Amino acid sequence: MTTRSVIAPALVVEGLRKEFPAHSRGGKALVAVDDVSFTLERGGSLAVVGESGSGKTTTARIVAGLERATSGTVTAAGSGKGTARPVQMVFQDPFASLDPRQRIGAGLTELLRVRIGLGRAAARERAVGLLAEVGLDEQHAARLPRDLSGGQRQRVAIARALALEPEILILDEAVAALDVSVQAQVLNLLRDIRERTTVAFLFVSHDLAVVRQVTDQCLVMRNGRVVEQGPTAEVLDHPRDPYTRELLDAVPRPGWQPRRRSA
Ligand SMILES: Nc1ncnc2c1ncn2[C@@H]1O[C@H](COP(=O)(O)OP(=O)(O)OP(=O)(O)O)[C@@H](O)[C@H]1O
Repeated sequence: MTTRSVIAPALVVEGLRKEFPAHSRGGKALVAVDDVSFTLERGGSLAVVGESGSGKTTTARIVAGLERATSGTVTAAGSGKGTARPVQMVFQDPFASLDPRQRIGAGLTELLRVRIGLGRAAARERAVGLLAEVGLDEQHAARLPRDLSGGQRQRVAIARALALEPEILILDEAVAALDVSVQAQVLNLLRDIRERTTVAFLFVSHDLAVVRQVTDQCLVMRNGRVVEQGPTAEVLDHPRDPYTRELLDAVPRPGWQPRRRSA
């Protein structure tokens, strides 16, 4: 007889819908997310792909609790450590989320004290450990955000997210602004984190080459709806939906840079 342990998924999203009313859009209402459902396993990695405006970021923001759904449910495992939520998000531009006047190490220590409730010495020690986990040392800890490179800042953003011990890490175009070689280093770091921890990734990206490297499940969105979902290799190698085929055809080469967000 085999005993099977049933582990609850990290995240279950059911029937998610988000309407933006006419007044928020200069006159024309929009259903940005329409009946989106998916499951993210513990330690899993799910890509959300689709062209600009397909509803990826809105879906991610709802999961992160930054936006309220019009209807549908989001069920995330765990309750989060201290005052932190179990879902943390890393954005394309980490600069915006860092205090420009605070040194990296001090900022991380403060985060651990305020949000996790660690004492001063324990928070300092944990901050050094977290920075080491993302490949940064005490010299980086002593710098201000502006004195780090884009890749280093993104490592800091990942360390800050991990500090809050999330069940789910949402990465929204998190490597899109980085040069290809730096992007590869950050992708390696993400792979290490997946091997070391049970944190699950929700990976929002235009870049299908990147998606292939870091995710095992893939969900394709168009006009707010899911047109296809399944194992990443299957979706990318044998797309069933014509839209997915179009998306794949639209990628000229690995490392292709998506159109930057203007807003
Ligand atoms: N706060 C908002 N108010 C009104 N409309 C919004 C708001 N946020 C997003 N939208 C609209 O919802 C639609 C989906 O946007 P969303 O950012 O989720 O798409 P996306 O797939 O992430 O695109 P991109 O890759 O360009 O970020 C777009 O038409 C966008 O203009």
